[in-house]
Amino acid sequence: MTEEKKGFFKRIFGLGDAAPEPEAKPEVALESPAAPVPEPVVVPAPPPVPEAPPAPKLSWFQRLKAGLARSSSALSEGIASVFTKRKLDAATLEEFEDVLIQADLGLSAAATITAALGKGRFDKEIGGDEVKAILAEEVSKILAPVARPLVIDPARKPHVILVVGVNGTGKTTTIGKLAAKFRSEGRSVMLAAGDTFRAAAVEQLKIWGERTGATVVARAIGADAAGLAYDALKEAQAAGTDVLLIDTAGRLQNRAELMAELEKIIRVIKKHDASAPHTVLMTLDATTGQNALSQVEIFGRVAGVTGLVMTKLDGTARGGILVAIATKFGLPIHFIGVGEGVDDLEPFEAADFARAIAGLAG
Ligand SMILES: Nc1nc2c(ncn2[C@@H]2O[C@H](COP(=O)(O)OP(=O)(O)OP(=O)(O)O)[C@@H](O)[C@H]2O)c(=O)[nH]1
Repeated sequence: MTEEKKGFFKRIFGLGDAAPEPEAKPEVALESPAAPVPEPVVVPAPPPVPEAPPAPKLSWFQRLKAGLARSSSALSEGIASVFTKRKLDAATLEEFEDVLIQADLGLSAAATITAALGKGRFDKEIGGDEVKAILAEEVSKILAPVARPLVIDPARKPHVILVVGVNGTGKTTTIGKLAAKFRSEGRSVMLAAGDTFRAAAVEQLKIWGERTGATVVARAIGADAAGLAYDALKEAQAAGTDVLLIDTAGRLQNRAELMAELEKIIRVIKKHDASAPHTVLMTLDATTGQNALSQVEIFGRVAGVTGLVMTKLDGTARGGILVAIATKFGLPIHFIGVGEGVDDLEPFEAADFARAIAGLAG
């Protein structure tokens, strides 16, 4: 955990391991010697070296803002180039709308935000800061209805969370981070290594299990994923586990046979508990931009996605896609990820996200 945390801070600050500070040399007190000796060189004492400040502990908002820096600076630059001390007119609004579309917010949200900006401000001078404040307010309004927490039903033993998504979108990592969260809330957790194709994914899950104190159910590589999910559910029920998180292999939404396998996993789980899975969580990689829309559409249809986690919002200029997804699907966005560390996943907050992407202070 500390290892990863360190990695996160290193990335944010570009810090290496602290180099040892050079020792301050004491000032030399000289006395005139009897015999002539070469004039000694007086080395002035270097100024005292200030103690290295402790690594600042960033708040979640600061980390979110740092993570979204590329997205927000793309927007800020666009806004600065459009609002150059001129009066608001139709042409300015059109250019502003284009900036929003370029930033992946989607046509519908771009139109809504532009209309809100134009309202009552026509022919008036408007500066970049005011535009950013309005942008944040409008994005927050769009996102508020989808910023919904993932609620674990304590009556379910287990509450089954099936995690789905395209390859590499962060399913296994998100499962690990969630396991840590649930464990810290005092819940018992079981992880099912349903990505039976990739040995590395199973290993990764086992490591998360060890780290978080969650039981891991795994089978040999190539084993039937639906069978594994069924067995894990039975084990979790027998043990009275609070939360069962089921990993699945990544699959592209246009691979019909793989999507059919996902349907089978759900069918088999339902045979054992008709109410399960209680949550179908889909991970979306923010760096993929517009393709995320088709992913949500198809996974939503096939797997009955109930909520989203958007990962990798750090290091992408395409964070605006979250707004487009919220507008188009209205699915709850439970968490967002801004790094690989265990602490880099937080419940999604509309106002924070809106202010961070608009480049405003917290
Ligand atoms: N920067 C960053 N990296 C992340 C984030 N979430 C996950 N990752 C990284 O993304 C990579 C893929 O994550 P996995 O969890 O293996 O993805 P997966 O969906 O399980 O992958 P498959 O099993 O191949 O489908 C890993 O290197 C993770 O560390 C995030 O929020 N930010």
